[in-house]
This record gives sequence, structure tokens and C-alpha cells, in this order.
Amino acid sequence: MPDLTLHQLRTRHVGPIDLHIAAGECVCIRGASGSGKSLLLRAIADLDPHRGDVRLDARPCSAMPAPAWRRQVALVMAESAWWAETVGAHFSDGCDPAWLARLGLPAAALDWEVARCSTGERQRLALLRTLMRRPAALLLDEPTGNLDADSTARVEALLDHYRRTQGAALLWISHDPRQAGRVARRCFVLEDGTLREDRPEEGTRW
Ligand SMILES: Nc1ncnc2c1ncn2[C@@H]1O[C@H](COP(=O)(O)OP(=O)(O)OP(=O)(O)O)[C@@H](O)[C@H]1O
Repeated sequence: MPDLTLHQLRTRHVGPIDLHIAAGECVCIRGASGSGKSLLLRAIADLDPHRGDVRLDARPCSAMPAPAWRRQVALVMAESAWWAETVGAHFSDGCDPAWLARLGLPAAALDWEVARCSTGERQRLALLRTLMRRPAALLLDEPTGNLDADSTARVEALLDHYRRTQGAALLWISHDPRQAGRVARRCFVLEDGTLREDRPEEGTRW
């Protein structure tokens, strides 16, 4: 899988940002509410206008059609969009029942109506449908924001498995410094539009 590189990336409220995430690496970003974390992820996913460069290895975002880029550099938002009635209809690339189980969801979840799903169920299902597309890089906007401790641990474990086995580059937004310490070796704070390297939380495995 390729490395993900941001070079002098600027978008509304944010930048210039330089960041290199190696294939198989997870980097965490935290920052005050409204500091521009989601805007940064949207720019990397080519969903908002931006200046500067985002690359997968040597391949710039500007050289790829937007849908192809977003398939490779997948944004998982805190609240994802649902466009069909049943959960299963959103899994056009299939769904691995073992991964459903790892997230604490039954196989029957694919038959559920989206409307009946809890916020936390929707958050795990949206993550899973993205993973099934095997993106090279994942942009994770508070992927456990709606989850209890058990589901949070399950999501962290599955994402760690995906990162290691697929060699994917992960950029993970989290408000929880302890979580950052568990999932990433490098962590940054987004402040005044730029990234500052963060100190590890005590007791974590940095
Ligand atoms: N479409 C928009 N038009 C104008 N301002 C916007 C727009 N989208 C976001 N903003 C503003 O940009 C700033 C950064 O928003 P962003 O959603 O990136 O914050 P965040 O760091 O992700 O916050 P949180 O932790 O609360 O999710 C906020 O002040 C927000 O109000």
C-alpha cells in the first residue's frame, strides 16, 4: 500500500500542513472543537477546495478522478450518509461476517432497516462498509465518538488489524489523548491552523 503525504496543504481555517504517513502507520490528531480537524480531512479526501498537494506515494490527488481518489483515500465521518432502506444495500463490495462479529454485530444486521439502527450501530456499520472497499488510506473522524468502552475496544482492534494486514495509512481524529496513545505512535494537535507534535499521554504505549 502507498504512503500518504500532505505538502503545504491549505484549506479554509487550516494550513499550511506538511505531514507524511507511511503505509501501515497510524497518526492521531486532536484539537479544540472548531479547530478545523474535519475540514482538514475533507480537504485530504478532495471534498473541499484546497491548495497544496496530497499524494499517494508519487501520485497526486489532482492526477486522479475524484471518485477514484476517494475510493483510495476514504473518509469515515462521525455521522455517515445512508441512502437505501436496508443496511445490506450499502455493502456493494460484500460484507465479511467475521468482521461484523468482531465489531459486536450479528450477521442479521445486514437485513436491518437503517432507521432502526442506533447511532453506535450506524457508526460501526459505516466504518465496516468503508473497510470492505479496501482503501489504501483511512481518514477517521472520531470513529468511536458514539461508542461505549466495549465497542470502542472492538473498533480499535479491527482498525489495528486492517492497518497491519493491509498496510493502510491511518489518520485518526480523536478527542481522547489516551486513545491516541493506544492507537498511534505519532500524535499532533491542530492549533491556529497548524499541526504541533503532541506529547504522549502517560501510561500509554508510545
Ligand atoms: N461550510 C462552512 N462554512 C463556514 N464555516 C464552516 C463550514 N464548515 C465548517 N466551518 C467552520 O470551520 C471551523 C472548523 O470546523 P470543523 O468542522 O473542521 O471543526 P472540528 O475541529 O472538526 O470540530 P469538532 O471537534 O467540534 O468536530 C468551525 O468554526 C466551523 O464552524
